[in-house]
Amino acid sequence: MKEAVFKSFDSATQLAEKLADKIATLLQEGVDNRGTASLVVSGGSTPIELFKLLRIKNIDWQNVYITLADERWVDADDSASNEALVREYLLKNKASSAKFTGLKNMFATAVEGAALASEKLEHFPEKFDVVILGMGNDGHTCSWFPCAQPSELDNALTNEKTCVAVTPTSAPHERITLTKPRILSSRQIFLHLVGESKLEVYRQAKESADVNEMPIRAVLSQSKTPVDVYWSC
Ligand SMILES: O=C1O[C@H](COP(=O)(O)O)[C@@H](O)[C@H](O)[C@H]1O
Repeated sequence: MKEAVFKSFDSATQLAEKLADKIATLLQEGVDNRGTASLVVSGGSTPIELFKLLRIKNIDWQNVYITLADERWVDADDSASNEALVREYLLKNKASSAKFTGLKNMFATAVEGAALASEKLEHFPEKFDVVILGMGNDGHTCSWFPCAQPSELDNALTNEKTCVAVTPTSAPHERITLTKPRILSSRQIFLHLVGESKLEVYRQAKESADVNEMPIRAVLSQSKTPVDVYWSC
């Protein structure tokens, strides 16, 4: 199995600068080589500084498609919405011309809305150019929660569809998430981690392959797609 590459930085700012440079290069290469590029981003607090740096990069943003790794089933103006976060911090400045597709739709529940969410991402290429993942202290990534019903977690990790619903029992809101097969269908995954507690969780994740205990292992224990871990204290 090909190991994830681990890169350590002196500060979150230095990490964000290097990661923004790398992502900008990969996206522009995608546009140059294939006409369009695609980017999948995560929510949470970690990517805000990265988004602010990425949005001012010289990329042909009008040819870049962006979507989310996961979303809470809340309206797009809700403070818990990952779409709201992306609109506030990424889709500004030069990146305002990027083509964004959110995951939340008009259905009342994520279970009902999952098929339409998948359909709305059909125009994305088979392989994403860049996927940026975060990780919770429980070892979740995307909305692959260890506290979800085993059948729901299994569905998120095995279903060949693009999007499925997950209801975490120890985190608020029903979720919609990209599945593991769809996430791994990408050219490059970055796992963006800041803080000592995330490093400790990452170390635990490397110790075993039990994905039900720590779903981030589904990304770390595979050799299909390259994974670079960017960490800073
Ligand atoms: O619930 C979520 O949390 C993770 C990690 O968030 P952070 O605040 O620790 O950065 C995030 O990757 C995921 O997209 C989000 O839905």
